[in-house]
Amino acid sequence: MDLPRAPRINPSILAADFVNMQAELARIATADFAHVDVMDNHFVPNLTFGPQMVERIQATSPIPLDVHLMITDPDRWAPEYAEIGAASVTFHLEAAADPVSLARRLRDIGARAGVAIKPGTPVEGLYSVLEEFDQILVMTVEPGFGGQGFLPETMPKLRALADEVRRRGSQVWLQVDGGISDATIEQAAAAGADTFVAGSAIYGADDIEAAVTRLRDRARAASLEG
Ligand SMILES: O=C(CO)[C@H](O)[C@H](O)COP(=O)(O)O
Ligand SMILES: [Fe+2]
Repeated sequence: MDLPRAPRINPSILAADFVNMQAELARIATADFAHVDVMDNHFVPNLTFGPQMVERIQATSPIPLDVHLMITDPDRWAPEYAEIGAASVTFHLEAAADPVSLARRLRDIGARAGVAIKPGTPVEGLYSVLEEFDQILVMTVEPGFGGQGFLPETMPKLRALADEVRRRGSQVWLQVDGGISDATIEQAAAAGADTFVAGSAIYGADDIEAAVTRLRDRARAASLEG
């Protein structure tokens, strides 16, 4: 698969109409990945969908899937999403028993392996294992719900991670998720993010294609300045 170049815009279908999913996926065809939030009502206090639904989303999506697992025991469940054919599978560091082994299993199956950290989780522990991952997701809200406000206090952590990635010459993608909009994407891009999840800012727009293009343009301009 040819991978999309940065800056990547991944609409979160958490903000889509769940009973019109096929049409909602068609509306984001010009974006880079469809971001799929899997929540188990245990790791986070909200519930979305599981592997059966993700398999149907995968079958109908015009663009590859970026699965964000907000679940307990990803060591047990994450490989199933890679088996379905998701291009990228991201699990939470806080929930994983053995993050490096799990990332290796995901890659062996053929998915990109991602690890996510909540706003309060330090990132330094990942520095020595950057090469084990294809994507690091720095959450910019507390995971669980769409439509929350962006937390600017996560930016120093992202900036430090981006510096470390550059220093090590790593190719890992740096993703942000939560509260990303026209008003916040520039800060995140300037701090070093190259992959941007946006739910309400995209599905809440009158013209989705224009919203995707605008977010991408803003991120590109800000990353050059950052
Ligand atoms: O992982 C998530 C929440 O846990 C979602 O991907 C995120 O919240 C996207 O929604 P919005 O852009 O509306 O904040
Ligand atoms: Fe997400």
